[in-house]
Amino acid sequence: MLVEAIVVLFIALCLSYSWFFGFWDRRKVVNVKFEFTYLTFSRAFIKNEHLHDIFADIYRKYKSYGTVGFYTILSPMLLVTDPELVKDVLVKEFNKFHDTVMEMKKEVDPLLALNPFVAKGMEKWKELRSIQASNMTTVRFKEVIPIMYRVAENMVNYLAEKKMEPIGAKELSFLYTVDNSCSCGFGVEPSAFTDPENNFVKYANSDKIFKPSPYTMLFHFLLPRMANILKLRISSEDAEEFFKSFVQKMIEYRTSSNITKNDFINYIMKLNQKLKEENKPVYSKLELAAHCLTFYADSTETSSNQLAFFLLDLANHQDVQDKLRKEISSISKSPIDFDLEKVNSINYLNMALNESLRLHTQGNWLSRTCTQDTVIGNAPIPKGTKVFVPIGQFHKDPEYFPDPEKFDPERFSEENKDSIPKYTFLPFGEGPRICVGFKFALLQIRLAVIFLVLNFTILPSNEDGKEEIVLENAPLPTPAPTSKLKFKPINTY
Ligand code: HEM
Repeated sequence: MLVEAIVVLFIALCLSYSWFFGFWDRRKVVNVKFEFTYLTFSRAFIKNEHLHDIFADIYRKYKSYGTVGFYTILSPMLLVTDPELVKDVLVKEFNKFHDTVMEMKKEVDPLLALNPFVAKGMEKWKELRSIQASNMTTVRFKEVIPIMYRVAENMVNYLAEKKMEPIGAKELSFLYTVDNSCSCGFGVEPSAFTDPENNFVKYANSDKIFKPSPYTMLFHFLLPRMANILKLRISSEDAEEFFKSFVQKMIEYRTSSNITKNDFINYIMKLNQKLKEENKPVYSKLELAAHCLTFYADSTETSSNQLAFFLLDLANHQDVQDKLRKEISSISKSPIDFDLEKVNSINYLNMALNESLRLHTQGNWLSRTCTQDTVIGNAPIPKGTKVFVPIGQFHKDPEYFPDPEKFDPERFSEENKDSIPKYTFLPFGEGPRICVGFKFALLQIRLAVIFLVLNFTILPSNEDGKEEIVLENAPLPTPAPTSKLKFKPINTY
C-alpha cells in the first residue's frame, strides 16, 4: 500500500511539475525552462551575484525573440526584449500592466508600504502617486531653488575646507541629497555638511533604509508573497522609529505654534485636514511618516548614487569636464544666476548627464504584473504574469549604443540623439508610472554639478588620472566608499 501511495505521489508530482514548466510551451512562447531558476539559485542565492547579471545573460541569449518566458520556483515570468513591445507594456496597455511586481504589507514594513512603487490596484496607486506628485510641480521647483543654492553653497564650503583631501563620491553626494530632501521637503535647516551628528545621516542613511540582505531583495522581486509571509522588511526598525518620531514632533510643533511652511509636511497636514472636513478616513501618524519617508528615501538614495557616478565620470574625463565648465561659465560664472529655466537648458550638461544615467542605470529593470489576460507581440499573457523590462541591458546593448562601455556624451547631441531607438533609453522608466521625482532628481544633480565645476576641478583621488568605479553589493548600483574624488579650487567667482 505504501509503495503504491509513493508511486502515485511521484507520478502526481511529475505531472504537476511538467504542467508548471509547460506554461510557456503551451502558449508557444520561447522560454528558458530551468535556466533562470538554476542560475538564480547557483549564482544569486549561493554566490551572491546580482540578479541583474542573470537577466543580462538571458537577455543576450534570447534578445532576438522579442519576449522570453522563464520560471521562478512558484511562477512563470516574461522578459520583454523588444523595445517596441516595451511601449505596449509601459504605455499602450497600461490599464493591464498598472501594478509593479513588488508587494509590501503594512504589517511587514509600514514605512515602505505606502510608496506608490509598491501600490496595488489603479485607485490606490493614483492616490499615493498624487501625494508625491504634489511636491513635484514647476511652481514648487521655483520655490525650492533658493534652498538648493544654500545646500550647494554649504557643499562648496565643506569641500574648500577639505583642501583637496579625498572624499568618497557617494559620501559627498549623499550629504548633498539629504540636505536637499530635508530642507525642501521638511523645512529643516540644511546641516548635513556642518553637523557631524546630523540625525538623518545617522538614522536614515542608505544602510538603514536601502540595504537589506541581497536575499531579502531577491525574495521581494521574485517571490513577493513569500517575502511578506516571511516578514522580510527592507527598511530597518531604527529608521522607522526615527522617522515616525521626527514627523510626529514636526506636526505637533507646527500645530501648537501655528506655524505654516511651504513644504511637503505642510501639504500632508493640509491633506489630512481636508479629509477630515470631508468626513473621510484620515491618514494615521504612521502613514503620514510613510509618505515623508517615500519622498526622503526615493530622493536621497537614487539621486546621490547618480550624482556620485556622474562626478566620477567627470573626474575620469577631464575633456568633458572642461567643455562642460566652458558651457556653464559662458552663461554665467556665478552659480546663483542659474534659475530653473537656465539649469534645465544647458545642452552639454544634459548630454553628459544622460550618458552617465545610461552607463550607471539605477533601476536595472522595470517590472509589471499583468492584471488582465492580454497578448504582447506573439505572447499570450494570462492575468497574474510578472513581466520585466531590462532597461539596464538596453542601455549597454551595442546595437543601440555602439561601444557601450565608452562614456561619450555625443550620443545625446542634437545630431545623434534621434538615432537612439525609442524605448531603449529609459533611466526613469516610461508611461504613467514613470519616476514621479525625475525632474526633482535632475534639478538637484544639475545644480550640484553647476556649483562644483564653477568652483573646482573634479579630480580622481589617485595620481594615475583614473578613478576606479567600484560597486558596492547593494540592491541599487552604488559607488563603493573606495571610489573617491579630490576637489581643486579654481576661484572663478
Ligand atoms: C536619479 C534619480 C532617480 C532615478 C534614476 C529614479 C528612477 C526610477 C525608476 C526607474 C522608477 C520606476 C519607474 C517605472 O516603474 O516605470 C522610479 C519610480 C519612482 N521614483 Fe524615482 N528615480 C530617481 C529619483 C527619484 C526622486 C528624487 C523621487 C522623489 C520622490 C523619486 C520617486 C519615485 C517614486 C515615488 C517612484 C514610483 C512611481 C510609481 O510607481 O508611480 N525618484 N524611479
